[in-house]
Amino acid sequence: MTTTDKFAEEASTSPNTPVVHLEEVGKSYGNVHALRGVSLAVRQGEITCVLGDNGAGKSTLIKIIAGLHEHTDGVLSVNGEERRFSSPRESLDSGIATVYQDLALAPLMSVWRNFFLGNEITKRPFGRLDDRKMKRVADEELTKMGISIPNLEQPVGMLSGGQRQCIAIARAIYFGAKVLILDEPTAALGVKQSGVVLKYIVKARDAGLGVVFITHNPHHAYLVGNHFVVLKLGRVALDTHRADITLAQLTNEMAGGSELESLSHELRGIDPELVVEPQDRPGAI
Ligand SMILES: Nc1ncnc2c1ncn2[C@@H]1O[C@H](COP(=O)(O)OP(=O)(O)OP(=O)(O)O)[C@@H](O)[C@H]1O
Repeated sequence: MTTTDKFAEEASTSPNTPVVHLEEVGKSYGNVHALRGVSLAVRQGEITCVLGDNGAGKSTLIKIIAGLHEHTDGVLSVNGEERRFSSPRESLDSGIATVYQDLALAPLMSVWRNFFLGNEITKRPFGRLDDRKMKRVADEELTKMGISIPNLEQPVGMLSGGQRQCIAIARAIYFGAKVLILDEPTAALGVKQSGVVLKYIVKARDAGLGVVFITHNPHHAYLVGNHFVVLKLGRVALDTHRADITLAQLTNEMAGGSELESLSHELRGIDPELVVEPQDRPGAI
């Protein structure tokens, strides 16, 4: 049984146990409360979309799960066990792979070297790098995921942003991640490239991983997400599942529907021309 099969089986046998669980987690940077009382359950075989405006606390949340920052309050558990990561290595060793927007890929190195970066295959007895095997496996794995890169000797820096994201996702799946955290993977991409990346996000979910998809974009989130969490000023403003929310409601939530409502009220008193009508709001149909 492959690692992926094993995790897929675990996900199907214990669908209700979150693989990563935050309970009332908080993080303060001195006097700045970046996160307060954040609870979040990430389950295998699900895409959890974390949405929020600038400064909402998305990066802080990722950094805690990825082992870059320690939380100052609450409990973080992985597979039911309380954890406090003091390095990214500890998070990775717990099966959590994080793909940052600016990517943990080395732009001047070839595609296949990047695929194995930090996990190189060596030959016995002298521990020399087994370039031939790494090239072959990288080729097989990328092909298996339907990622077409004609020349694996090409430096990664010459690929498109979408291709780079796909390589990073394929690598996380191959090395047996249980949880994949994607930091705004579609933010810098056009529509077509975003579509390709969203397809691989779904593949990661279907391989049994728990995916955390950080995004500003409710349309991208709604295309693939099973679970939606909206952060506002460091707190959870919404935590819901797909069956309980429409795209229009999610978009409205992101655009600050209730804030717009009260602003509209205030403006009505000042100048009727400035009122935000429901049909003008983002997400209105
Ligand atoms: N190292 C830090 N020191 C002090 N304050 C910080 C630090 N990192 C983040 N903050 C503050 O914490 C809050 C949340 O920031 P965070 O970067 O987590 O938000 P974000 O949702 O990722 O925003 P963006 O989409 O702009 O990246 C902000 O008020 C920010 O200024």
